[in-house]
Amino acid sequence: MRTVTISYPMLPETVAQYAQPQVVALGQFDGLHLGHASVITSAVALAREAGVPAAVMTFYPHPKDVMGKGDYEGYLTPAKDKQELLAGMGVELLYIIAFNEELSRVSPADFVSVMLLPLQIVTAVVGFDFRFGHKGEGDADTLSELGQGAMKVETVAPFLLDGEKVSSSGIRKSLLSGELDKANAWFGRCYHLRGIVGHGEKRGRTIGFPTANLQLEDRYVIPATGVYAVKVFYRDEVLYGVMNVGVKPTFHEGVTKPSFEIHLFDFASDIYGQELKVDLVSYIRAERKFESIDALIAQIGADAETAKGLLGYHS
Ligand SMILES: Cc1cc2nc3c(=O)[nH]c(=O)nc-3n(C[C@H](O)[C@H](O)[C@H](O)COP(=O)(O)O)c2cc1C
Ligand SMILES: Nc1ncnc2c1ncn2[C@@H]1O[C@H](COP(=O)(O)OP(=O)(O)O)[C@@H](O)[C@H]1O
Repeated sequence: MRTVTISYPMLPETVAQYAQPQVVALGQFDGLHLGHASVITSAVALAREAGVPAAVMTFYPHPKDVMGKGDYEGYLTPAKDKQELLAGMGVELLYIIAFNEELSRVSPADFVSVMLLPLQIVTAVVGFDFRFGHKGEGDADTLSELGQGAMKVETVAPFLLDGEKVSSSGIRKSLLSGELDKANAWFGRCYHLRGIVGHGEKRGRTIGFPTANLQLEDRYVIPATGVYAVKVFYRDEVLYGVMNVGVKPTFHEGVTKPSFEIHLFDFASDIYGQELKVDLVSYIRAERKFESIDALIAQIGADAETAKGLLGYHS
């Protein structure tokens, strides 16, 4: 998959390089959940049928991040994750439109004439609630009218799971409230975080549970504090472990920024500075303040056993 970052207005060189009959799925697609996947797989299928490339056009940063004056709560799939997932879905071209104040003022008509029609998009595929242009004034009908017959528009119906509409906002709520099973069902995979192993307080090794401290690589949505069973991708190895997302109330007061500490089973290497991708498989319990270190150690041991059971892990 090729990734192309484009600013408004699109330059003639960009048009010259990328104009070709193509099918493009349009949307923010943060999370790439089952609803987004149904839009994207429709676009890929239509592209294959027509014998043209399948593309996705998305915006970065998230419009809410730009317009919300700094209180945006993060991404479910930051750029790198989005790229990896889209490539796995058969998308050949990813257009990332640089979102800023200027773009937020572009009318639906200008957006279509400047950013879409020059690319020779034969079919644009959008979700049922797609909005675009200044103040979200444009929708799928507007897109179709402005396409002047040159660009067809396909709208994909909401994707339902157990009668509920799968949505990024629903996933965010589930992650924040510890309903990981529901979030993962809506993703159609496990929620994951990516980061680099940094230095912690060097206490882990003294209590028999060394923990790799994950420094998140991007502005992820932070899941509920507490203990998780995790599957960890490190280089080409798959490892299993138990992760605490928390502020360690047994040792600290007044900390608000959570740390991400992973104890890996049957593992004893120095991995400082290494990149890990961490799949959150199950939520085990909330974080607590323990009266003694021995009580915390016993609980971590029990958490490790619980996680092994949930992961089907055997030494
Ligand atoms: C599975 C697991 C569960 C944990 N649960 C708690 C907890 O409930 N409360 C708490 O204060 N700390 C908890 N911790 C964090 C430990 O306090 C922490 O790992 C230890 O202090 C080592 O920190 P360090 O890696 O910075 O040296 C947990 C850690 C793990 C690995
Ligand atoms: N089983 C393990 N799980 C996690 N990290 C381990 C493990 N074995 C060794 N390590 C290494 O030890 C470090 C964690 O030790 P710890 O005493 O908790 O130090 P820190 O407070 O710096 O994280 C990890 O960053 C990693 O390099």
